[in-house]
Amino acid sequence: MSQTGPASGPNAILVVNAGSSSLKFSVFRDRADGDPVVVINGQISGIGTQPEFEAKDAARRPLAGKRWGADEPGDRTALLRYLLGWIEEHLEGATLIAAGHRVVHGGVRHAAPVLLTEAVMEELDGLVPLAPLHQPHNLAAIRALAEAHPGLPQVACFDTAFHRNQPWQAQMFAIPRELTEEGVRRYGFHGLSYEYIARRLPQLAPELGDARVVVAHLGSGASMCGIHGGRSVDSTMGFTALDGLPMGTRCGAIDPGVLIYLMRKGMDAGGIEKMLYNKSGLLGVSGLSNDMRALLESADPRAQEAVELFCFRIAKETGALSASMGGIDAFVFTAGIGERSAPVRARVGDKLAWLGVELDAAANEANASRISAPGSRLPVYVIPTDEEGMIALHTRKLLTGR
Ligand SMILES: Nc1ncnc2c1ncn2[C@@H]1O[C@H](COP(=O)(O)OP(=O)(O)O)[C@@H](O)[C@H]1O
Ligand SMILES: CC(=O)OP(=O)(O)O
Ligand SMILES: [Mg+2]
Repeated sequence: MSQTGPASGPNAILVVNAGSSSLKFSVFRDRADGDPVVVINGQISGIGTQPEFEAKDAARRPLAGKRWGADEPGDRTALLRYLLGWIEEHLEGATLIAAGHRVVHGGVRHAAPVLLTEAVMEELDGLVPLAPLHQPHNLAAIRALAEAHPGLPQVACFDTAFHRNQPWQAQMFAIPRELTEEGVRRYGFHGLSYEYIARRLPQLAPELGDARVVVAHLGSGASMCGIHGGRSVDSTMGFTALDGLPMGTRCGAIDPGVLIYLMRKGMDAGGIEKMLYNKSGLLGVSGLSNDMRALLESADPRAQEAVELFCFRIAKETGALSASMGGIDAFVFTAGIGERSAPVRARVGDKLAWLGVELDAAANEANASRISAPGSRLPVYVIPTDEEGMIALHTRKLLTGR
């Protein structure tokens, strides 16, 4: 995966994770004798306002930095063209063979990564309403890269793919069957992250290869997944990335009756969408911030309520996912909050005491990889996720068969 090491191999793979205002990228060098090795990480942030580019090498040493003036054109194609030019100058003799993208929604059809063609792009365009915060930006980056580098093979790696083989009960809503057949079903997201964790956990704890594991991916988007023997069994996100846990600005699970109430009060779909995606979650409850760090530091009772609600719902979903798997053998925290916030992990740990969770306070404070106490009935891990590494692996596999 994205381990550092000697950057041998004549080929390089560009990995792109395009968000609403930022474009995160990594460059991997492919090796015949192991996983691709990350050599450059970076991002262009402030797209649409004042773009800023930064890149670091594998040891996190700065390689480049650039700010565009507010009056300079900063459209995605121009920025990607700049980025590609910069990358080609820093390939150190390697050849760029492909780009792999994180694409949030793959719909019913895509249970695996796919080589992008115009027909696939059209199909993915049709899924924009199902992931309005992510999909348009993912597709814009692919289009811009195709324009800037027409011959470069591009691969889409879907957040939904890992969940496509869940049991039908986990995928189905109890609504009229025609709607299910039309694709109104539970998909689940953050699949690249869960796939990485499913691969990484048995390397850290070989006895957990066939285990029932609840993984909490707690970033600005947050979800949880029940993984049994390396396969997704159930997840908290559903038709869209709104369901499940409360997030930075998203509401998480909500009674659909609330939406009917709001519509009857005169709100239209656009207004409801904006409220549920951008003004809810930690931000909506606290009225202060969507950033967990700011809430943990605040003495405002609304900030404390937001944190408590977040942890309460994680504990509650742990029960639900355990029931879906018929039990639980391990718990894993990952992503921004999961990897770095000892106070959130401690609170969740307290709420899971009934399952036999006992955390080691010092290990938790240190973000150690195993944070449960030696006597804990349930082992608890912190595993930094690596969606980019997963994309590099998939992209290479699709193009070279290994
Ligand atoms: N030390 C920390 N303590 C608590 N929360 C943190 C910490 N570091 C980062 N975060 C939270 O992690 C979130 C970002 O997580 P990340 O996985 O990078 O999200 P995304 O990829 O969805 O942007 C931020 O919103 C921030 O609230
Ligand atoms: C699917 C999703 O919520 O992604 P992110 O966490 O990047 O917002
Ligand atoms: Mg993320």
